[in-house]
Amino acid sequence: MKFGGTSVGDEKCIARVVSILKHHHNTGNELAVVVSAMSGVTDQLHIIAKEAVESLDEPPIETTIHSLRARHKKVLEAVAPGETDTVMQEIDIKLENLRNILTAIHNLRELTPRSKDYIISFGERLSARIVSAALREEGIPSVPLNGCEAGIMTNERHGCANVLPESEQKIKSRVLPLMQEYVPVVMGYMGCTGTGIVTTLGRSGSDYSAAIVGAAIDAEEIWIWTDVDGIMTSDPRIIPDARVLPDISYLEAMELSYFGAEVLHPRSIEPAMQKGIPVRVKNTFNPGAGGSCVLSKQHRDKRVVKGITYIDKVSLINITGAQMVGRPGVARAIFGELASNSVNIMMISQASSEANISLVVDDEHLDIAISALGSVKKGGYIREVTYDRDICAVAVVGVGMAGTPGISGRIFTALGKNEINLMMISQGSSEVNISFIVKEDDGIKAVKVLHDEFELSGECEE
Ligand SMILES: Nc1ncnc2c1ncn2[C@@H]1O[C@H](COP(=O)(O)OP(=O)(O)O)[C@@H](O)[C@H]1O
Ligand SMILES: N[C@@H](CC(=O)OP(=O)(O)O)C(=O)O
Repeated sequence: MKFGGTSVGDEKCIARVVSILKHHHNTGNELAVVVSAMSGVTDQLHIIAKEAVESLDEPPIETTIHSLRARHKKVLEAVAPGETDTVMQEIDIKLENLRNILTAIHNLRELTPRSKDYIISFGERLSARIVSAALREEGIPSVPLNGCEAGIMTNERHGCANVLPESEQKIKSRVLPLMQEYVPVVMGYMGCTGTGIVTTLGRSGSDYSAAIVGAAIDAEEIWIWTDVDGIMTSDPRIIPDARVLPDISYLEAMELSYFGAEVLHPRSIEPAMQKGIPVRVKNTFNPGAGGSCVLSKQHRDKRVVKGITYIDKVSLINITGAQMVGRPGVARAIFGELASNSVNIMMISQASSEANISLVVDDEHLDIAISALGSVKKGGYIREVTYDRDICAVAVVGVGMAGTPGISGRIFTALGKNEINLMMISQGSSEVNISFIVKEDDGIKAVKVLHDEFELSGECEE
C-alpha cells in the first residue's frame, strides 16, 4: 500500500493512514507500505537546493531546516507521543546531515545531480519514520526502510533513475521476511546505485517504488492511496463532474498517466502488468469508496473512450526543410542528437511530404533540444527549427477505440465546431490513444468539449 504526499500531509491524515493500515492488518493481511514525503516537502527541498547553489547572499538554510523540523515534530507528537523523543533524535540527525550538505553546496556553489538527489530524498526519510512510529504507537510492529535498505537498486540516472532487474531478488529477500513480523514502511521515491549512492525516481516516483516493491514480493494487489476516489475520466480539477473509472486496463492506465493523469506515475504500471498484479487506486479520505482497479481485462464499463487528459508544461518544435524529403538518415540525425542530450520526446508526427517533423518535449527540455537541433541544422538539410511554448497536449484514451471507426471524426468535428485549432495530431498504431496539440488557451476547453462529446460524466455502461 502506497500513501501519497497528501495522504501523509499532517497529523490527521497520518491518523487516517494508520487506521486504514490497522484495519487491513487486523483482518489478517500481510502488508508492506510505501510512503511519499509530506505534501509540499519535496518542493521545499528543491527550492532550498536551488537557493543554496545560486544565492549570493546567505540562503535560508536555517529557516528551511526549522520549518521542516517544526512541521514534522508537531505531527510526530500527535501520532506517536510515546516515541517522540527517540524518533526526534533520528530526525535531528537527518536534519543535521541536510544542513551540512546544503551549507557545503552554498560554499562550493556546486550542486551535482548526485547531491541534489540526496537532498530531495529527505522528505521521504522523515515521513516514513513518523508513519512507522505511528503504527508502533497503535501496537502494530513496524520498521522504516530507506530505498537502499529495501533493495531498490537503480542505475545512475540521477533525478529519474531506472530500477534495475536485480532489485527484484534483493527486495524479496529484504522485505518479505520482515513482513512476517512487522509492517515495513519503505521510503518511496528513492533508491540507490550499486555503490550505495542515493538516487531518485522522478517526480511522483513513489508510485513507481510501490509497484516495484509490490511486484518483487508478488503482492496479491498493489494499492495506491491518494486524495481522489480513483482514476477518473479526467482531472477533477478541470472537469468537476469527472467520473471514477471502476475498471481500467493496464494499457489505458499507462496512456492516461503518460499524458497527464497525475494520479498514477507512468512507470508504475509496467512492473504490475508484468506480473499480472491488479493495481487499485483508493481515496485515503474516503476509504469506503470502491476506487479504481487496473487489470489486464476490464469488466464493467464498455465505453470506447475512457478518459481525456491534458498537459500544459510542454512545447512544440517544428523542423522543416525541403531537403529532408526522401533523404535517409534525417530522422536518425534528429533523434540521435536529441537522445544524446537526454531530451525526452513525448509526441512525434511527420508530414507525408517528409518536409516537416513535429515534436513535443517537456518545457524544461526545450532549450537543450533547440540547441541540439542547432547542431543538426549545420548538416544543411534542415531549413528551419521553430518552437512554441504556448501550447498544451490533450489525449483521448480508450482500448475500445482500436478498430472502432468514427472516433477521430467525432473528436475533430467536436473540436472544429468549438473553433479549436489543432496544431499537431498523433496516433500510435495501437489506437489506444489519439493525442493532439492546441494553443494553451484552448486546452481546458478542448478537454471539456471532448468529455461532453463522449458523455464521460454519465453512469458507466455495464
Ligand atoms: N484522470 C485523473 N483521475 C484522478 N485524478 C487525477 C486525474 N488527472 C489528474 N488527477 C489529479 O491527481 C491528483 C492525485 O495525484 P497526486 O497529487 O500526485 O497524489 P498523491 O499525493 O497521492 O501522490 C488528484 O488530486 C487529481 O487532481
Ligand atoms: N515526494 C516525491 C515523490 C512522490 O511520489 O510524491 P507524491 O506521492 O506526493 O506524488 C514528489 O513530490 O515528487
